[in-house]
Amino acid sequence: MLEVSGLACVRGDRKLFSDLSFSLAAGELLHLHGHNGSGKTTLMRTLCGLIKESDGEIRWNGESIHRLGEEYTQDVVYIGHKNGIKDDLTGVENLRVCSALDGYPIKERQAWDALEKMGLRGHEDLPSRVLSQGQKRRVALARLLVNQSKLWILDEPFTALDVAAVDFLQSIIRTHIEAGGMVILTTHQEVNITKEQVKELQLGWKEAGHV
Ligand SMILES: Nc1ncnc2c1ncn2[C@@H]1O[C@H](COP(=O)(O)OP(=O)(O)OP(=O)(O)O)[C@@H](O)[C@H]1O
Repeated sequence: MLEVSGLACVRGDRKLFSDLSFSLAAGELLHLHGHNGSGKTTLMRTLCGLIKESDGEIRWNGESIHRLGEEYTQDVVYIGHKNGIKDDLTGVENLRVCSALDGYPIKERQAWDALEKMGLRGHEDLPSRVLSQGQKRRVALARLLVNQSKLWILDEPFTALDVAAVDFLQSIIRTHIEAGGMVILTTHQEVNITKEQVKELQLGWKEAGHV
């Protein structure tokens, strides 16, 4: 269970959000909404422990995430809109490095299998610099197939993906939720899971006409 209470975050001299409270239980997905610059990425990075909140508390199974440290970070996988992959490494190498850093080291064979499932057959051992944007995204998302983290935090995960890859990502998100996992994401895409499993959170203004 993730519990957020009275959370506030300041970037530069601006307060992005304050007094933010919500919880997320096993088998639930939180869909974050908000205009550009409303603080969605900042909130996701704060929930990962990468940005320090200026007020409030984030608890994981009743304990502060800062007190839990690595015990918490091993339960979380964060995929930001920058894919976090190195151009000079192949897909296989990138996936193995990321998985090891996530705390779930994998064998070379597992990396090849995961990349094949992500539709990258024939591209597994090319340097990532020669891959298309959508292919790089697929390499980054392959982490979800080899990771046992309970909480997935995904910043615009569908960006650059074609229809088949969007469908595949929808299916792995659905499977993760049905298995009792949790997902926090921002996307302009409808997520195809049962409405009862989805919570919505709006950051920033809500006035009609605001763009
Ligand atoms: N290190 C920083 N120093 C100062 N301001 C920052 C910093 N990082 C982010 N900001 C500002 O915080 C605000 C929120 O940024 P954030 O990336 O969280 O928004 P977002 O809702 O994810 O936006 P988008 O929809 O465009 O991706 C922006 O105005 C941004 O310029």
